[in-house]
Amino acid sequence: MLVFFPCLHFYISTATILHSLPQTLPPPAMADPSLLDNTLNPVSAAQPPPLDEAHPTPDELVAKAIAPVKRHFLRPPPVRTCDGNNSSKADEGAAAQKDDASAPILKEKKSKRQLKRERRQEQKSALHICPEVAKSGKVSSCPYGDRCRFNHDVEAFKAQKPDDLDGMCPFLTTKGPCPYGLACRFAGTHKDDNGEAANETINGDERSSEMNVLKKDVQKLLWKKNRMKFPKADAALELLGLVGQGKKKKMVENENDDKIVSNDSGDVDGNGCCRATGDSSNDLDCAAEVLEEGKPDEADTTDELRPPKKTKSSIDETCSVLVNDGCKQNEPETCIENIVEDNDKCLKLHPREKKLIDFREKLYLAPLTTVGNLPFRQVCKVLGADVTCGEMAMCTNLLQGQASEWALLRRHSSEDLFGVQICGAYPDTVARTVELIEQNCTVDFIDINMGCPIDIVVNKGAGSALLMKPTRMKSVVEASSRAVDIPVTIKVRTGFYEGKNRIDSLIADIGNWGATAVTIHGRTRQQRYSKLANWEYIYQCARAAPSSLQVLGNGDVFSYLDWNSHKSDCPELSTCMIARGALIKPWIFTEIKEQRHWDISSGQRLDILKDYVRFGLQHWGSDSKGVETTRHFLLEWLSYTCRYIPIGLLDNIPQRINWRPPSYFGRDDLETLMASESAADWIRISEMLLGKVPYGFTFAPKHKSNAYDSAENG
Ligand SMILES: Cc1cc2nc3c(=O)[nH]c(=O)nc-3n(C[C@H](O)[C@H](O)[C@H](O)COP(=O)(O)O)c2cc1C
Repeated sequence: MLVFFPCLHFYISTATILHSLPQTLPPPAMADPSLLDNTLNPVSAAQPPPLDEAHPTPDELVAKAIAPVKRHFLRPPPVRTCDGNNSSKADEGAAAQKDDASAPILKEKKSKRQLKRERRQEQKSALHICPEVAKSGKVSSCPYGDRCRFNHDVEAFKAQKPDDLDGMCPFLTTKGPCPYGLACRFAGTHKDDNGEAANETINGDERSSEMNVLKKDVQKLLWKKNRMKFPKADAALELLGLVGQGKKKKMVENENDDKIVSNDSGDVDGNGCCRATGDSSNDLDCAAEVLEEGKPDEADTTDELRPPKKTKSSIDETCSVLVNDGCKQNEPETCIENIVEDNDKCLKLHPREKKLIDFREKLYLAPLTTVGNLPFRQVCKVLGADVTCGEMAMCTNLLQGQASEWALLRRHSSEDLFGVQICGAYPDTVARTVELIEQNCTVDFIDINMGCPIDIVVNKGAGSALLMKPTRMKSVVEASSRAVDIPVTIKVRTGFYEGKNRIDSLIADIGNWGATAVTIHGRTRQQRYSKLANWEYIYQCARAAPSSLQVLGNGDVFSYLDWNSHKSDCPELSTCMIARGALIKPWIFTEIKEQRHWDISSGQRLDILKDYVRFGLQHWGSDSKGVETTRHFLLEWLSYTCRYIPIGLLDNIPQRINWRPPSYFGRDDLETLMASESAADWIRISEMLLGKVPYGFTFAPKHKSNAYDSAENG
């Protein structure tokens, strides 16, 4: 089977690449553009200086989990400097922050009102042209006229707009005009001010479409307490005798939570991800709030009703007694009777009535907070992934109608077998969330994260905390799977504490609870990534599972050989889920499908990055804000891709996921640059694709991908 790369549009020229290369590379390679192509002959690669110390054999290195890079590619570790150049991990977060060095340490704390006023003033400035005006180029196209919160001065906007970026508008490959119009950073390639294609022949791709956009009316219902009805969830809870259960306990836990939260660093979802700027696509309908209210001033009132975005308490599992419209909170019994009466018909009581989903042999891209965003999943689909899953979304945030959380449920039209992942601690919250998702989204399955190790989630009783509470785990699965027709799956770790694996004792029951499949990540919560995944234990569970429950294995799959051996060692496994393997080398899906090790060239890797950037600009926007959001998530991803060691450089293949790479030269300058662990070099790569970073740009990766044993979300 041939590998298919979609038509790539070059945002950069070779000359740009050459100018952007790191200053630390050896001079001969710098001058020769041919070295930017994949050169399998290592002799033509830059020669590193001789090494002094005695060399261990490749097998000795492998025994120490050090990657056996061929000797002539080795180079001395880069010198750490303070200027961000080739300074390895130490510069993470410091790269490109020089401009901030003189910034005052103590920043004035601004009141909410002050911040809001400043935001409004900024929106009115020439920087922020009204999206409607930008799209059409005509002031008359904005229905709010003077009441619009954005700027309508086209000339002022054009005067301050930075030069276009190299390359073509990412929307030229889609039907219809560029939705960013004048604001597009590639506007020069539009045929006219309407953003039509300059070159008709480029047109052809189907319009790239996204699903699962939260409707305004649904959001407004969620903002208002107790307005949204959850008939199926509530009836399921009632039938399972789960109404009001755990209420007291929840309150106690929430009290404790507050203490934990107030001591927390402010990292709201606890995994360090910046979801506020995250997967919420650029709001083209940002004027819509004003529009819907009719009066701009009312937008303030609306804002009041809206729950604070990503407040620390936002993942609190509120003590939700089943209350519907017209029922008083202190009369839950009466209320529930009504619900059951009304909704008995629609309640699906037996899991056998569920829609079928078959994971067998399918290549499953794991849910990945921050990095597993929609553009990344698009890349993986192109490279052969069969099943994709959204980033973990917190139930309570979804139930509060938080736009940034709902953005995590977005699905691209290419994701033909797609699930969303949610995380919650209690049967009522989770059951209501799945019902809400079924009503408002198009998804093939809903996965419940019962393996998340991060403290703020675990402290609230969600994620891997459920592994210590099998009864609650059961209630969560039973209630949620009975509330919807869509298959419900769960993702677990082997147990909470090291040496205390739990899943083997539960595996016979999980299917009876109503789950269609269980993914077992072969580590405990306590282990994080410190050891290799325990596949023997995963096999043991798969063998003990009833045939009606699909068991998926997860952990350390990094080559087609890993995949093959798990499948042949344990035919009872439905499939394997791949997480870091896909982040580090998304072509792993192609490798598995084609049953080969792909010695991919740096140029081909750059093409994949270009695809990502194009998808990112389509998703986050091709205006300045979209470009910088795309850059941010590209940099997050580059903090993983640098861990890939090209096959042609290794004495022993394939690379294992736990190998630590020595410092090495690539076969060409670009390959060397791509191996860099320095954030400054990731920024250089981003500049090849998205132009220069803005003044004062800073970047620090959210996930410490270089810490090979760091904690992640699952
Ligand atoms: C950056 C990152 C983000 C993750 N986010 C999630 C998540 O949102 N939900 C989840 O269930 N697991 C999450 N995980 C865990 C992975 O899905 C997977 O279970 C784990 O990395 C083990 O698989 P691997 O060895 O193939 O990486 C995350 C892992 C990483 C590295």
